[in-house]
Amino acid sequence: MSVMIGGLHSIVVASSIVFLLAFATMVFRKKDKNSFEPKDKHVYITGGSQGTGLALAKLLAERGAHVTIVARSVDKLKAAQLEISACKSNEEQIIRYESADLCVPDLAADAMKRAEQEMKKKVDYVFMCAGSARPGFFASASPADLEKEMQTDYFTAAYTAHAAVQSFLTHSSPASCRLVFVSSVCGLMGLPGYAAYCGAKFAVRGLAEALRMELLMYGIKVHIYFPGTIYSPGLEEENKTKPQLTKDIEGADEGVTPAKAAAILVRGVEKEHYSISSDFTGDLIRTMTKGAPPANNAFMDGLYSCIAWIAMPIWRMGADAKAVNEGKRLKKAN
Ligand SMILES: NC(=O)C1=CN([C@@H]2O[C@H](COP(=O)(O)OP(=O)(O)OC[C@H]3O[C@@H](n4cnc5c(N)ncnc54)[C@H](OP(=O)(O)O)[C@@H]3O)[C@@H](O)[C@H]2O)C=CC1
Ligand SMILES: CCCCCCCCCCCCCCCC(=O)[C@@H](N)CO
Repeated sequence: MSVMIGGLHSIVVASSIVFLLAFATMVFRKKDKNSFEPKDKHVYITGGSQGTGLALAKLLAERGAHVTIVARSVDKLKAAQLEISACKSNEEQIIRYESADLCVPDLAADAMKRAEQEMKKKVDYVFMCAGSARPGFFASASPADLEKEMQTDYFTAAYTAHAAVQSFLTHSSPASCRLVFVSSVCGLMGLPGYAAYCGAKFAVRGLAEALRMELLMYGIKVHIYFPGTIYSPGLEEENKTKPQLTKDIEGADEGVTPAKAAAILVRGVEKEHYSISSDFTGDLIRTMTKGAPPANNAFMDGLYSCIAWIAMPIWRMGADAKAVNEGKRLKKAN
């Protein structure tokens, strides 16, 4: 009996010490001087003229950032500039735009140089939101379609990231700089109708993952967001040509507004998560396909991946059956 009480006593003492230590580190933790703080920073957002990029620009303007948005259409950029300016938290903030086709390497590099000259400030945080999907079945895609998707989704990010790293290395504090990529659930798992897009978004993931480790050399932080459906103007456009099979399969995902997507992204960056997802389904897919990068929370990520280990094959049986049935339906129709 006394041995049992003694054992219980040591467990209580040991767990109290652990609890106190955890509490003390929480209370007395020094704020990282390079923690995410948009106020007075130069935030550069590709694809900032609409959808997620625009929502992000508005959110960071509210938080006191100087913002440069980059896209091709000047009309959309001008309208977005007004919207973002209305969100400023102080008069000193500068909100600018640069028009550039970011899949051309020189134009991507020049846009960033001009942004820095005009803002008279080097870029601090670079968010790569530019991109869009042109869904369709692989069999009816042309080689040009495949290339286009790689240009729009991979090279826009790769060239801007490249220009950003050149700039960060001459920044007064490279360790306060961040690169934030936007991939997609389609950068974690393949889905029918998105073959070309999946290839490009998986490529973004490979780039981000290599840079996460490589840029540790300079203390530069890298993040990547893998959203599911976002109700953006881009989604409305792609839905016009999206195969019914793709619509049926992605219907399982509830989706978020651009404002919600932007808030989730910023929260993830603030929490220093390398890999960010929108919701529970996103967490299951993200953790199941995690690979080498760090977990956001070792315990929760492990738990999510256990759930996905069971849920994914069940979900896949249904999805595969949809593809088989669509094949049968098309055969009958022809
Ligand atoms: N909407 C969704 O369901 C999902 C979207 N995503 C990804 O999130 C990101 C944002 O998507 P979303 O919110 O839908 O945005 P939109 O598709 O609504 O907007 C795309 C933005 O990117 C710009 N852009 C596209 N191509 C280029 C280019 N070559 N050079 C410069 N700018 C370009 C567009 O402007 P312009 O055309 O004038 O150049 C626009 O500002 C994208 O990378 C997308 O792939 C990921 C998962 C789901
Ligand atoms: C545990 C397992 C459950 C698995 C459920 C999987 C459901 C699939 C959801 C797909 C969501 C859409 C992807 C993003 C699309 C996209 O990037 C384009 N719309 C770009 O504009």
